[in-house]
Amino acid sequence: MDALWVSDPANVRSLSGFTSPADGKVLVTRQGATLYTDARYTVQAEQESPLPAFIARPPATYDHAAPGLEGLRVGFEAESLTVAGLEDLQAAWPGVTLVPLRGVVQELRAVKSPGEIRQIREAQALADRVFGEVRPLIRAGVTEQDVAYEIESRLLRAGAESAFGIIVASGPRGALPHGHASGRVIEDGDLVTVDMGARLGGYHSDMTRTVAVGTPGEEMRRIYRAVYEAEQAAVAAVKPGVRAADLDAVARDILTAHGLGEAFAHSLGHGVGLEVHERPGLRGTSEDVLEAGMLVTIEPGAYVPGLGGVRIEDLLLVTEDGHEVLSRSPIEEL
Ligand SMILES: CSCC[C@H](N)C(=O)N1CCC[C@H]1C(=O)N[C@@H](C)C(=O)O
Repeated sequence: MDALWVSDPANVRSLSGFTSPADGKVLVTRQGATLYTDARYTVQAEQESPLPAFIARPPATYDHAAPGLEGLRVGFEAESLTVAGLEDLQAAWPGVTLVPLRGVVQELRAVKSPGEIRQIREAQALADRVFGEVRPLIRAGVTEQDVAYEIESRLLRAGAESAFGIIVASGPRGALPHGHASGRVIEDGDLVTVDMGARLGGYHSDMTRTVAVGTPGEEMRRIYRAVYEAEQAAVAAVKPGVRAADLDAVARDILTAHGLGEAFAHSLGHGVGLEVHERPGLRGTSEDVLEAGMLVTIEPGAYVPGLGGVRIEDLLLVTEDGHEVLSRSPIEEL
């Protein structure tokens, strides 16, 4: 490639520092990089980005870049540029060969800088604090939405936001891996899965705890212990050089031995940063290999329709000699 047209918001932010990246693009050439945004952000772009900014809206944006790109091969982000966006580039840059690329900047983002690690550590510490405050409020008679409200309002008051729609899945709803908080009233004997994170300075945290209200039935406690065993084994295996696919197998093999292989309906985990889900992907088909400086979740789960589910998730920093668990909320023993 001679140049790269960056349209994915998290990539734009990562390369430019501009905090309204949905309204920005970055063009990287051999001479340097330029941030493109519009006049709503003239001051903000100057304050936030070390890149020279060109303030315009398309098609003036494309016209500005066109002369320097004539005859070149320019990569674009196939996963984020819309069909209409590509048609616009083709019309504006007839002398340019546009080449679809995937994951170029995402791969660079997988290993975090010390500043990024600091931000995510802070986001996770806040999430731990909030979870600790809210845990005693998770009891019979309150709704899942009550729990989510308590979490979200505390995050906002602390100057953060919720990293994603908070998952609070109680009783049989625990079988929904992405069961966003509903009006269901939590009952005595329920397991309640709470999956939450803080977004602070643009960076995310991500953690899940499944907690008991009263004493759940024997089958759910058996499932809980199996997930806990799988989670702890996968956490213990995290270190540089480990293949993501092998890590996924550590947890999956344990759950399979407990008859819960089919019930583990998603990947083991994922990288976390400017996005909640980013590289590396910890799944069976992944070719990623762990490196020091990556931040990953380990989150095996088991979901049984009609009965319920369990997920336990920690956020880990891969270090030179192994890992550090950043999520500190206690994991309950059942
Ligand atoms: C909507 S963000 C969800 C955050 C959560 N901690 C999470 O990442 N989950 C919940 C269950 C599965 C897992 C997930 O969505 N994994 C993705 C990467 C997958 O495709 O497996």
